[in-house]
Amino acid sequence: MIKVGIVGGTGYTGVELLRLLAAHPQVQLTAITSRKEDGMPVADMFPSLRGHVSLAFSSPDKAKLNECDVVFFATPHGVAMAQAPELLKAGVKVIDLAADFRLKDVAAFEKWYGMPHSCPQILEEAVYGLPEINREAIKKARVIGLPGCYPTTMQLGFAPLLAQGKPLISETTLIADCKSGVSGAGRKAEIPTLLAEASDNFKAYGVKGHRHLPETMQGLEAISGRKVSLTFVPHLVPMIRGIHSTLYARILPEALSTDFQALYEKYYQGSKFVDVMPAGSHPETRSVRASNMLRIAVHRPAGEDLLVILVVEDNLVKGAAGQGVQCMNIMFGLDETTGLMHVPVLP
Ligand SMILES: NC(=O)C1=CN([C@@H]2O[C@H](COP(=O)(O)OP(=O)(O)OC[C@H]3O[C@@H](n4cnc5c(N)ncnc54)[C@H](OP(=O)(O)O)[C@@H]3O)[C@@H](O)[C@H]2O)C=CC1
Ligand SMILES: CC(=O)N[C@@H](CCC(=O)OP(=O)(O)O)C(=O)O
Repeated sequence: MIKVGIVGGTGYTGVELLRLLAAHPQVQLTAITSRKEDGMPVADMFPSLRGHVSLAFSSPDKAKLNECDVVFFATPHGVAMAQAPELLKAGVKVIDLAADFRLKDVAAFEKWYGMPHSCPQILEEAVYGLPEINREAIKKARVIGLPGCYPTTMQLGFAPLLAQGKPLISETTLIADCKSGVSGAGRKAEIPTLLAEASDNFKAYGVKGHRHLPETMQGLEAISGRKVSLTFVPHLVPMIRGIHSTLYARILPEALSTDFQALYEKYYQGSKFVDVMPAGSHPETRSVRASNMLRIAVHRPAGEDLLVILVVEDNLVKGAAGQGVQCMNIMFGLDETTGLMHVPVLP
């Protein structure tokens, strides 16, 4: 059994990790932290876990994280990098759901996250946890920086177009128009996610610059090996879970005869958690709710030179906790799908 610790068990991604890992056949939940709820049984805070999780929260200083095989950090940015050196020294693998190990350029990290990076050597060895792109490197990793929720949809949505030897699309005019439910902002109390602010409302934010832009550009350039430029506009929609990203790419004249549907189907042939839907589909966020599946539909309106790629995921699962469990499975030599084959919840 894999002994698992979770730092930050009271947040939305933390409790999602608990839900997934409580049912994982190869996992023994060993330590779950909360600074505020030290001693409280997990099931008292989350009755949905009664009968599934018998542990209590403990404060991070008391939790026996060094005795785990792997520790997930479902915490704000900056927490994992402070504790990773000691855990790695004790032979514990680290999977960070925050951004401490995503951006390879330390200066870029410091600019976008407004804090110094305390362990650049660990950042250098960390592997970006996007299995469909980085599966081989994840197998050998000690430290994983999991992608942000929006970057997962943008990278998996554009990847088949960019992974070809020669450009098929204009790679410097990519556009991503993305919408997220409010759980993307976390469980902490904040005015923009109050019911009276977020419901019956719809707005863009972060147009001037969002921290997921440099992360996505880094990923897309690694896939293509060429310079990529992207306009990314996130929006907050009045729903709880889910991201819907609409991606736009202009087809180059020499690639107009490409069968893009076939290209996507081939690229994701072996990927159990990416579903390329039949041509003409309109994926819905509720078709992936509470599951690790990401669905893609490829459109070419009126057969012209514009590609429109629709991508949906559950931000808390494929966008965070589920992707983390997928990486853990790969790191520990398990089948990638172990404990993750949930049927999405309707309605
Ligand atoms: N929500 C989403 O859709 C996604 C979130 N992420 C990232 O995952 C991380 C967690 O997000 P989310 O679950 O939404 O956040 P929440 O705000 O819901 O939860 C944060 C958790 O971290 C704990 N925590 C806060 N500060 C510290 C600290 N200094 N040391 C130890 N524990 C701390 C909190 O518990 P307590 O205060 O009791 O200790 C709480 O359990 C964030 O970095 C987020 O950016 C990534 C992808 C998607
Ligand atoms: C709706 C909403 O507020 N979403 C968050 C992104 C959540 C996420 O994945 O972000 P991290 O990079 O922090 O891990 C935002 O735009 O800041």
